[in-house]
Amino acid sequence: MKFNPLSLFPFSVLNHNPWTTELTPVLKEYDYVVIGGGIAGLTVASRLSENPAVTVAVLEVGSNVEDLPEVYIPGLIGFGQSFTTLNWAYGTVPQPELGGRKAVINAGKALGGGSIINSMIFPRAEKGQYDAWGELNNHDPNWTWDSLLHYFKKSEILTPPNEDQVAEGVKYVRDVHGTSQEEGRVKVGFPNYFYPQSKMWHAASGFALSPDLSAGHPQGTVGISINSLDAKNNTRCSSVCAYYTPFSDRPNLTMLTEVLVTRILWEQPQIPASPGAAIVNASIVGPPRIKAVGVEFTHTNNAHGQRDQVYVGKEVVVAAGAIGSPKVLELSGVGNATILKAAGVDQVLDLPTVGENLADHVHSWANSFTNASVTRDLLRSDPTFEAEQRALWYHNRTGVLSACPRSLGIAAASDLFPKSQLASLVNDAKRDLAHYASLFSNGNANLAKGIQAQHEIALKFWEEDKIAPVEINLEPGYSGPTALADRPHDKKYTSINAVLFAPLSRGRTHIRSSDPSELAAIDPAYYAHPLDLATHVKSIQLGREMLRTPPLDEIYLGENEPGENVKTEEELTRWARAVSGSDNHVIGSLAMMPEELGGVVDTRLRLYGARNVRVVDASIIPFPISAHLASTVYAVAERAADFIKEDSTKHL
Ligand SMILES: Cc1cc2nc3c(=O)[nH]c(=O)nc-3n(C[C@H](O)[C@H](O)[C@H](O)COP(=O)(O)OP(=O)(O)OC[C@H]3O[C@@H](n4cnc5c(N)ncnc54)[C@H](O)[C@@H]3O)c2cc1C
Repeated sequence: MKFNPLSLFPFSVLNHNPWTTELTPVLKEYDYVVIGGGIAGLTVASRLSENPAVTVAVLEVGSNVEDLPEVYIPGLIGFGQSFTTLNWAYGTVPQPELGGRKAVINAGKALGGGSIINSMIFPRAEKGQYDAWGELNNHDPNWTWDSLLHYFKKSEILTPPNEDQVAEGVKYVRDVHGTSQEEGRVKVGFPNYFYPQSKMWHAASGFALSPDLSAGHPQGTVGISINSLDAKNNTRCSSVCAYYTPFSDRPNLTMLTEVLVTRILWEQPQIPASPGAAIVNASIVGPPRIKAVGVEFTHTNNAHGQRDQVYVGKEVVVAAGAIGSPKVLELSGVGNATILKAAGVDQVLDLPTVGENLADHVHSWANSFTNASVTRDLLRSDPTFEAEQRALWYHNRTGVLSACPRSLGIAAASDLFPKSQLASLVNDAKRDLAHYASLFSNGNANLAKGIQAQHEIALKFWEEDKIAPVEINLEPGYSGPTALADRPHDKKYTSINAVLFAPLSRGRTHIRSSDPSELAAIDPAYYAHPLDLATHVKSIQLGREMLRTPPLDEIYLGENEPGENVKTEEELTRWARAVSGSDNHVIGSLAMMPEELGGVVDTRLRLYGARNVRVVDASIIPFPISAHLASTVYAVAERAADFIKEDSTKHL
């Protein structure tokens, strides 16, 4: 027997969490227990608790930090505690293609998850990529651009641009946005300050102006992205602001913060057929399937590591993010037998692709010194300027602190490579399809088929020039690999962020021990596919050239990084390997794909082999999309909430 469900009693829950006990009545059993209060978790919890007849609890390791200026003031992105206490800062294993360096993957560690520290950029990917989710899943009609558009719109309330914003170049397509004050949740809009260098860059990029970067055709265009911003008050709108604060007085919604989920507890399982055999094989069609009965957690302020539990009546909803969610499942005995055994965890459900198929966007840079009069550098280097800007923001919500400084250029494949080179790169990738699919599948034949199917879809987009393999965006200040302490404080910069959006590489994340406080072995396998490195290097080169292109050349005072001594493609490739890292957009580690393609959840986001566990966060996105993730994760979670509501009357 793996555990004794009776050990769930008595409940000592919440005695250690005064914030929560004061705010909400504490139940020992909830209909729905949501693991992780980030973007997806709060979305689903909020929608489910619209029905006063159901009870919902969210378990989140971080705390509510909505009152920190670096959270609510748009121009303070990256300041204060953003990258210290509010950040998981997951370290990866050494990356062979990065010269053996370890990378750091940032992820929000607070109520609101990534939406607390992210850059508030809120575009969507191209239509074809969302349609391909359905294609990969036996043409499931729930997973297409057209069906997801309803959920994109449902999740947001747009404040249309005002005259000043339009004069600065903001464009939008009304029909693709949500505007319902009753139904919409995330306030989206545009900032009150635009750096002049952004407009210069639009001209220098050579890309066509986008009518709207959320309209499903971003490739080959440049534009000002919509932001997750309450434009009426010029403050960040996180998932807390959108989905929790306005509903925090619901008696049926319980928020447990500062608690680390250690595992899901299962109903007493069957006796294994043979010693060491998995209790339940996920590939068995129909019952028996395992059933979650509770969730175990520790209080982060409890030095003794005492574990408590909550009981679940209907479903466990897993939303701990693309690194946190597979960890919780593996700690709960769901995964690959060999990996679980090595970690000292008894297997409950044989689902060998948990934690596999992980992909991340890859980030790199080019930056130059500049004579632009205002850059973000001044916020750190000039206390008088910083104080003036702060006063301005508090006075009338203007000045550089009212800006989320991102204009985006979404390159198409043909913007990077001449036709003949493009054809030859795609041909090479097609020739090596089976090799790389197998290499990335960690020995799982089903997943090899799944990755091959993903690559086939991606390469078709490459051939048709429908993919947006990179984003190039302008940062009006320093952005690069050198730490603040190691660069001169009196310089100003113009930077280009070059983000590899469509990597073919796939890695994995797995627990190394049964200790929930121990970091998983995270391997994003950066640049493991040769097309990834070739594409990224091209985009860094394109960024360097843009910095010297009229009219941006007017503010160019020489390249800082990669540096004038990096001349040839070979040298730039070496530089990319030496500095590139995570863009903090991890997906795919619990992929929505058919089981025979190595998937972990079905198209209603139910965990294969379990009766009442769903995964609703970025983990389920089967392959990298060419956009920042937040708006898509909100749409997925909105979709998931409707699935859960629809299925709530079915027998578990
Ligand atoms: C620095 C940074 C900048 C970004 N910029 C942008 C951007 O500008 N635009 C954009 O669209 N996207 C951006 N992203 C990405 C985006 O924020 C994430 O993709 C998104 O938050 C993922 O949503 P999620 O619900 O899957 O996970 P998250 O939002 O990360 O939520 C997971 C939650 O689970 C909690 N958790 C994890 N494990 C446990 C556990 N065991 N017990 C209890 N709680 C747990 C975490 O603390 C977290 O709150 C950025 C991300 C980062 C880190």
